Amino acid sequence: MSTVIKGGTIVAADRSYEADILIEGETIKAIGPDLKGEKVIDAAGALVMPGGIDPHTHLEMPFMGTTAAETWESGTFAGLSGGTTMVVDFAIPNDKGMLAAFDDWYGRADRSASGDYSFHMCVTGWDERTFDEMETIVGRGINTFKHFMAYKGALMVNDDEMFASFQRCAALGALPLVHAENGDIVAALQQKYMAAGVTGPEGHAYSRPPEVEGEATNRAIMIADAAGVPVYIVHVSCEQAHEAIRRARQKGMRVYGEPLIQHLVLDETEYFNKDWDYAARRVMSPPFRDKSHQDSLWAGLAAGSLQIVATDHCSFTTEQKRFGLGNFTKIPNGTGGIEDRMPVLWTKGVETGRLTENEFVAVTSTNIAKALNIYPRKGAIVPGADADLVVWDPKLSKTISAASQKSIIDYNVFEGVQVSGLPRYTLSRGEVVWSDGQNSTPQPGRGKFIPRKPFPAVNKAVSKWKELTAPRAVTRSPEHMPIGV
Ligand SMILES: NC(=O)NCCC(=O)O
Ligand SMILES: [Zn+2]
Repeated sequence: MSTVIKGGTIVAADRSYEADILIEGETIKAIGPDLKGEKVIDAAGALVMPGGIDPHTHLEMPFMGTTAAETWESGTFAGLSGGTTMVVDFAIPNDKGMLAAFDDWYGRADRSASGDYSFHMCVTGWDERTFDEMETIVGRGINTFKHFMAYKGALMVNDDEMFASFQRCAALGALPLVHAENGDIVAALQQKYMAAGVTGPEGHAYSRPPEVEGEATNRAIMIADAAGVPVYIVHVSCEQAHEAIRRARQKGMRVYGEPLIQHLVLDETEYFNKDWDYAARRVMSPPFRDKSHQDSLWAGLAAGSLQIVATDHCSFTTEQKRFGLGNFTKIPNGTGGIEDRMPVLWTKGVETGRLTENEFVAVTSTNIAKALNIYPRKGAIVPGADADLVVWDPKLSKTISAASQKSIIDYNVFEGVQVSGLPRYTLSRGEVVWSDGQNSTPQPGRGKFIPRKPFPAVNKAVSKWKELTAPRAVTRSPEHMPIGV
């Protein structure tokens, strides 16, 4: 069955133009005027964009003594309803190792995902098995490894472990990702505030000031430089971290920076709400910052020093958040956004003039596909690409509310935010999987694993440059020995 999307304006990362799109099977067959197909999708008055990719989710993630309540089924469907057609989730190895983690994540996603997916593999320590398994994982189609510099005593890795893993990433053509917060300082500040009787959610913000993120970001970048590998900093929330990234990029280092939609829009006053539940629901790491940091993040997206907008969707119910009553260090860390990332970014970014519509496509899809090495299969509207498309209607609007969301969580951190710009239709590999006002339903098991190859061009370039500029080992001849020896 062929389908034609008719009468819309195609919005790509580089330009906007009027054309129809012909889809055959799962892929884009042709782009041009007056195309014909058996089925017609009306895009009059709408923009047609590549489906959004959320490169940072934690669906059903076991974390802090519980498991994130958003499931693969609900999370991926919530994403589709908001224009996100692919997610990249973090597989966390327990003591059974990376291969078992891959099988575990793959099994659940394969059964339940409505949209396409991939994984990043987490490196939570360093030993021979990890060294060996990283190669097998790359062979299975994963080219990104995540490192936590925070969560001391749990997921955190030390500098020597991170350096070893980054060198392994360099050899395997993989990209290291980093959660950059100084875990030692956070642990010390948590103790300090708890001892001082600051036990509520505001203690979470106090114990993770921007400096701990800035320091760790800079350290991660320097370690990556020493290892000769590009690096991707997740959830950049503040000017200090952004500054480190900007500085490094200006020196020619290959660093990606990913702010979250939450940090762009929500600020730290949320933690001082008198309602404990309200504040605890917003506890995530890094925490929301004051508005000056938001300006820095928006400027980074416009300037290109930050390239990707994600969600870190890691949603816990209010009941789960209450594990931390009386002790903020026990509040499960994480917030949601998978459903709202695109509409909120459109409303607060494009509608305000902070971003162009093309930059919107770049930061929600194209730049992500490039960084993760799945471009142009994903993130592009070109013949041969997967027909993951969003017919985006800038005139559709709604007020975000937990009562009407597709996510199964009992609240929404964007509750009450008015958005204009929503999908009229979302297509995943050629099939309409979301249609505004038509009672679309999840299709568990429909989503496919998207393998990602190692050695994107940027890795090759960094390795080559490292090889050319590395200090050489010097063998000293006897005449260079100190006199008398
Ligand atoms: N970000 C957060 O608070 N929770 C998810 C786990 C992580 O990415 O740190
Ligand atoms: Zn993180």
